[in-house]
Amino acid sequence: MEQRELPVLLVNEVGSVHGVLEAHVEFLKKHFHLITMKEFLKNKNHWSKKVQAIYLWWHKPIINRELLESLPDLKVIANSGVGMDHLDLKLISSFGVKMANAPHAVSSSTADTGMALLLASARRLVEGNIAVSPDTACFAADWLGDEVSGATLGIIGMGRIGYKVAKRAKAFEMKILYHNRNRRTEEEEQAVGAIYCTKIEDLLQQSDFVMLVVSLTPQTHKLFGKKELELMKPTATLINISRGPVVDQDALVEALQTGVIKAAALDVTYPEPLPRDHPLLKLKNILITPHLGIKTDKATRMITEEAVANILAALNGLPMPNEVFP
Ligand SMILES: O=C(O)C(=O)CO
Repeated sequence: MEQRELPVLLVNEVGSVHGVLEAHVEFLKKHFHLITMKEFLKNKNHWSKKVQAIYLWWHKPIINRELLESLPDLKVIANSGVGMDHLDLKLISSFGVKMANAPHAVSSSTADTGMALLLASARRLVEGNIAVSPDTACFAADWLGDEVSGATLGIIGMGRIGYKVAKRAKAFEMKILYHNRNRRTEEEEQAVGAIYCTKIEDLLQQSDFVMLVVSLTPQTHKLFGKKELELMKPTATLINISRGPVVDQDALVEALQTGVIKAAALDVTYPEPLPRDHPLLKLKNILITPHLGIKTDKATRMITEEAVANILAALNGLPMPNEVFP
């Protein structure tokens, strides 16, 4: 039987911090001849005219002009998540290379992470877990937290993930406010009981929990600073599941130190991870997780499946399910 020549897919590594998961390799190899960056660099002359696609597993390899110039047959780059802020889309596109992200795969798990941070922070789960011992005064007033049911959640960014957060918050009997560039339809709003705030200020003044779910763009860089924090209730908690640089971290440190807001729960920071001596790590009224957003077995598998579908479409000249334009 004639051997079908598979298109060459470049990935950074396999099975390490910056590598595609070992569990996905077999699936990828059904569709591609997989090579790692190390193999590519070892035999650059051989591979450079063969690589047709790159699968970026959490920001690696770094896509810069030098790499793009060395890959004349590159047709498509598939990103493992939804956020494309680590890529120079204009540069990539100027090389005639298409790009795709994985918006469907990530939305439920990221929304779950947002809700988990909200609940854990409101009910002090992490503090409780660290403190528990045979001597813990289980009924002490020290353990009072915030009631989630009946509280107001303000969602900033009502895309796919924001909307899924709203669905979850509705099930927790929360009142939901949202602010977004585009208003959702009346049916969509009613389905989750979300009320649109034209002005971000109105949302901030009324919310007990404010969750950031916007993508990082030049418009949202440091969207949340001193002014926004001061508009929040002193009893409110800020939750960030978007990108670290959406928040002015210096302003956040000050707001948490001086009681401008009650607490924060962050799945994203800048840089990631924070250096050991970072002031955010010294605060008691903060919960920080290491960008857990999508990290479930199911979501990561779906991300790889979405990437493969996008790459194959691009290589076959078909419309890509999730093409991203500069
Ligand atoms: O999909 C992304 O870009 C994420 O960061 C999810 O956490």
